[in-house]
Amino acid sequence: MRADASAEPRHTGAGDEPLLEVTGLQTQFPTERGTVEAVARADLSIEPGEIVGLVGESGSGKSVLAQSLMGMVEAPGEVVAGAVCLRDIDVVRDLADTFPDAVVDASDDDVAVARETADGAVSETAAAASLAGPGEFVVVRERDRDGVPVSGFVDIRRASEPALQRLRGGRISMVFQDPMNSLNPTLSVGEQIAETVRLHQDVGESISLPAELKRKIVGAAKNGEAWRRAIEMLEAVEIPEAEARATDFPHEFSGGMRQRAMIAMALSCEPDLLIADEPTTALDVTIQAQILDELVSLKEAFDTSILLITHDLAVVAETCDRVNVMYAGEIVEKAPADTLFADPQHPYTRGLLASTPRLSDPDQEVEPIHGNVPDLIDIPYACHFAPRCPESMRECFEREPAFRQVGERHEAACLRRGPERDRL
Ligand SMILES: Nc1ncnc2c1ncn2[C@@H]1O[C@H](COP(=O)(O)OP(=O)(O)OP(=O)(O)O)[C@@H](O)[C@H]1O
Ligand code: NI
Repeated sequence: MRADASAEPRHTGAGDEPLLEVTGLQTQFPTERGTVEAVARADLSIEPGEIVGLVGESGSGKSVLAQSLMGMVEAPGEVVAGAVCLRDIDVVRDLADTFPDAVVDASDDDVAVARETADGAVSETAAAASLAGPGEFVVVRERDRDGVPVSGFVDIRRASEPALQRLRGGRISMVFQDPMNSLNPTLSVGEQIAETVRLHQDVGESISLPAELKRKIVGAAKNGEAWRRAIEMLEAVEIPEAEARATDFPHEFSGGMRQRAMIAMALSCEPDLLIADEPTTALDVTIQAQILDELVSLKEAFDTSILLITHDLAVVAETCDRVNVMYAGEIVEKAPADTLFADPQHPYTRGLLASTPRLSDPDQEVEPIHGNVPDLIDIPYACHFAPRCPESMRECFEREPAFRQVGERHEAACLRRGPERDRL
């Protein structure tokens, strides 16, 4: 592992602000039967260095949400509302330089006005994002005396295709469930990782370095450095005899090794954010646990934030700092992982936990949630869980359940929770 990479702290612009802040995200697919609302108003944040889980049953919209974050929703599907704000000052500067027409300055005053117009119902970030006009996606909040941006974010949801490509190759990467679909069968595994390293270095991560120094570093990388780095990465994910195996083709790797290679490739560009969609689901339990362990230690080594998507609560319990529970296109509860398991609040989360056998207590009775996940077309009631909910009342079908604070860093979107005075 490279020492120089960890020596320099990552800049995220300001203090404890989230690296990624998703607000009001809504993604739809027009179909012959009507509009599938795969993601309806999702809010989500990931802080630097955090592993955040997104958990929910099959069909709840997890993968579509992940695709929405990366600008990868397949047409005719479309993100129709919301903002996906990546707050990384290096990215802001890089994209501001490359796409000057995409820059909008959002001063504190402008943001305050935008918030007032929305009756204060939106976050500061959402308000700042709303100031971007057509074609604008680099939101600068503050500049230094030389006019260089010192805080701001990129709204990925509005970013142009060339900007997205720049982000995907470098600052954000993704690992999918089936690595065979993501690895190129005609290139050796090592060559593919080396390619990612080269591509990334071309894009130029060290934007703040003087040009001369940058050329020197990039030049060195091209002469075999990328290949060396590929082998280092394969070693980091514990591929045995990495140097010899680097020349293997993907089909010569076992399922577990392919998954490791995918993770190696995704981390080889030292992304700020790794989105892992069911990265271990296809693997047997022992290998699954090993790979998750590795993911956690790699996260520490590379200082990467991770969004981990899974339907497996045990994976969440072992791996995540915080968790978001998703049901029928909506996030219904957010909490630190231990809190979620010790003190679940949303009736859906409670049902989900009660319906999942625990490894620690396999004899405990398991109680399935009655009913089925609704079809995501034109859901006519406000809380999507209401028809299956043992606690629902008439109003639950009629009134949108906004998030309520139910504990420290713990929120549930349920009218029957929260402070007594506004509880149903
Ligand atoms: N291209 C598409 N066209 C129409 N509907 C789609 C499309 N892709 C996804 N959907 C719908 O969006 C909803 C959410 O699907 P998604 O794949 O995000 O679920 P998921 O939570 O990832 O499930 P799983 O755990 O099975 O992967 C589903 O109802 C699905 O049918
Ligand atoms: Ni999925």
